[in-house]
Amino acid sequence: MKNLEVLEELWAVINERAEHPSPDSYVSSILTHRKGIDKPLEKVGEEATEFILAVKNGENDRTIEEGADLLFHFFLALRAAEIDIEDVLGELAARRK
Ligand SMILES: N=c1c2ncn([C@@H]3O[C@H](COP(=O)(O)OP(=O)(O)OP(=O)(O)O)[C@@H](O)[C@H]3O)c2ncn1[C@@H]1O[C@H](COP(=O)(O)O)[C@@H](O)[C@H]1O
Repeated sequence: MKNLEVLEELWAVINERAEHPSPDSYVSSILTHRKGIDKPLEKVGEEATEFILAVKNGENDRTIEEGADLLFHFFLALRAAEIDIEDVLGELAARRK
């Protein structure tokens, strides 16, 4: 998969923004939101719903966009929950048959 490094870069930038919040950053705005962990969790819920609707409606371009939104906000929620993506990947690796 040639674009897998995008996920690695995204995780790195999310951690960078978490450690050094910036006023113009969307990532920082979510991670420092007054609702706390509820904000990224709310976004995961919204994006999951949008993804499901796009799939059910057979809208391929929208499914790709919503899939990207979902993955991105899932990463934000993991960071907000102080879970390392490495541990999630480790869990998947341990499930290999
Ligand atoms: N991958 C993304 C990405 N995907 C989506 N978004 C933003 O996510 C936001 C939410 O999308 P919605 O469709 O829910 O829009 P909305 O209803 O206006 O959002 P809300 O007001 O409900 O939060 C939009 O503003 C998008 O711009 C992203 N923002 C940032 N990134 C990555 O994160 C990096 C750091 O971004 P900054 O923190 O902004 O510098 C970027 O370089 C990108 O790689």
